[in-house]
Amino acid sequence: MKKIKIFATGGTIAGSGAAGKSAAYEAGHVDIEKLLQDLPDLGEIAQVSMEQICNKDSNDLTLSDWLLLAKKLNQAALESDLDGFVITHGTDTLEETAYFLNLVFKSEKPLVLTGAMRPATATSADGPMNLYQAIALAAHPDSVGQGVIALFSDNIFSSRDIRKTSNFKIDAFQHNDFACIGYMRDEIPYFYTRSFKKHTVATPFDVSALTALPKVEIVSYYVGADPAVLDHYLYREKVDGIVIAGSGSGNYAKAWKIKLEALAAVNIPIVRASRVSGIVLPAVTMDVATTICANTLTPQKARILLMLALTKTHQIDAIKAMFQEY
Ligand SMILES: NC(=O)C[C@H](N)C(=O)O
Repeated sequence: MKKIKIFATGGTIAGSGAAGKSAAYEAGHVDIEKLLQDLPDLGEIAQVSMEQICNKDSNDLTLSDWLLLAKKLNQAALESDLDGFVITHGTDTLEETAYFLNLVFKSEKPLVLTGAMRPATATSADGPMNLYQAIALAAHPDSVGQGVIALFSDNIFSSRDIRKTSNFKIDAFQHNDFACIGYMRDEIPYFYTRSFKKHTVATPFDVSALTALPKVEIVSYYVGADPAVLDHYLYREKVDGIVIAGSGSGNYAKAWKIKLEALAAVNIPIVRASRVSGIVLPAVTMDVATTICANTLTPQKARILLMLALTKTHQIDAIKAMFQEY
């Protein structure tokens, strides 16, 4: 029988609130041992062990939590009697943790994130089915080598492309573009597609000696947005990089481009991402010497790749190449 280890971090799947209610609750209250008691019998699917890493709303996770989790996972993946891993996680930032791990988890063993939109105490809580399916998915041979994946509401998602799009529906993650790569019916996964983008063992990123990550912040562009925010981050906060959540194709006003041209001498990478879905490509009307296109990454995922890229290089062209690869 496959041996699966669960790392629990909290979220609504571990939420507790007024009996039966879905909206009024606090995330990160119920421990993983109790959550497992609510599952149907796992039978021959897997033998499960568990570790409670923390128990919090996923908005309270920190970059130190990520480094700790990644190191523990990389260590556990070396154990020959563990076949796969599940992380229980809040949905608000699940896509960020999933993509971070997709770039730094050094194993082909399955790693599946899951969570819930209704707390454990709700009527028709969605957590137990998601957790049951996530364990079955982590134990399935088809999940080997898929990179980090997520399971939610019968859908299997690529961690690079998963995006939360509803803040109350139990089917809370976007299905179109490249996000959904398969379905599950009960404990059986059906994969249909996979990403060409490199992940896990095929990336150069190594967290084993890291105690902190480079400081990269996201700034939003909107009509009338003051480009002085860029000075603030570069000169006051002394960031190592910035992601601009631009409009449309990673766009902003001419005043922003003029400001970026003036700041280019500082040689800090600036990623042009977009607040809408699609692809951000080079554009003479927007780019300056230090800008890098986010490709199809959301601003929050572009930030993760930029942080990791900066652990390897500060050369703009080398970072540009990474945004094509991962
Ligand atoms: N559905 C959820 O899990 C939301 C919760 N705020 C969290 O991210 O922890």
